[in-house]
Amino acid sequence: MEHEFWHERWKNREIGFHRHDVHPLLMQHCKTIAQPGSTVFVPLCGKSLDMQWLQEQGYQVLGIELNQSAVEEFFAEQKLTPSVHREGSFRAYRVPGITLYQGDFFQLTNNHLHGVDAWYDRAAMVALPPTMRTAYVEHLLKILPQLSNGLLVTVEYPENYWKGPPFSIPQQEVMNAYSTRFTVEALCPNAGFTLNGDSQVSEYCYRLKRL
Ligand SMILES: C[S@@+](CC[C@H](N)C(=O)[O-])C[C@H]1O[C@@H](n2cnc3c(N)ncnc32)[C@H](O)[C@@H]1O
Repeated sequence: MEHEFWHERWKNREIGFHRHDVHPLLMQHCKTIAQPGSTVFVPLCGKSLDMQWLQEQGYQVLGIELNQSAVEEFFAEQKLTPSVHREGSFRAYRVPGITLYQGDFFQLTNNHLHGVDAWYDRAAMVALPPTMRTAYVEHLLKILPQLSNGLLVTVEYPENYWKGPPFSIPQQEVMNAYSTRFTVEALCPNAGFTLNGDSQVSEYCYRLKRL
């Protein structure tokens, strides 16, 4: 998915991926990957309410999002006024407990993720087609601090059922992508999560603990 694809989605308000509640799987499992006080990285974060929830639980949040309106809407909807600074190819928006970089995930370096203890991927890996997914995982593993744990939410559906995004990611792909670095534990699937309870689509959650 090229940048323009996502900018168009935000411009045309085709943002069906945005949830109006905090993700229940995050609420359920967050404390098993990191304790409040630690820093959680949220790749391809959109304007997810999960970030505000994490901050309210006492976590520090570090997000990266391509689209400037998404970042600005996040703060406006939370009635927060961030400081904004240009940092290299990014704009960094900050309020206490939350830093959002506006820019390209693939431009982040391990310096940006210094101090990160855990990562939370909901609708990031599944947003990307297969070749970009491989590059995404490779880059994520390159920039994440060695000791970070993760929580990953994916979707699965029958072949050719949807065009994507979101793309269906089989469990084997998750294992192949992450098991060199993490113990990957599949948690309970959440059937029929979307399209008014479409039973062909299931949401999966994985806990990734550093080896
Ligand atoms: C499917 S949405 C998910 C957003 C969020 N995780 C959520 O749960 O609502 C994917 C987001 O990734 C952003 N994105 C796509 N490519 C990106 C990139 N290369 N760098 C940073 N953000 C990107 C898009 O603008 C979009 O907001």
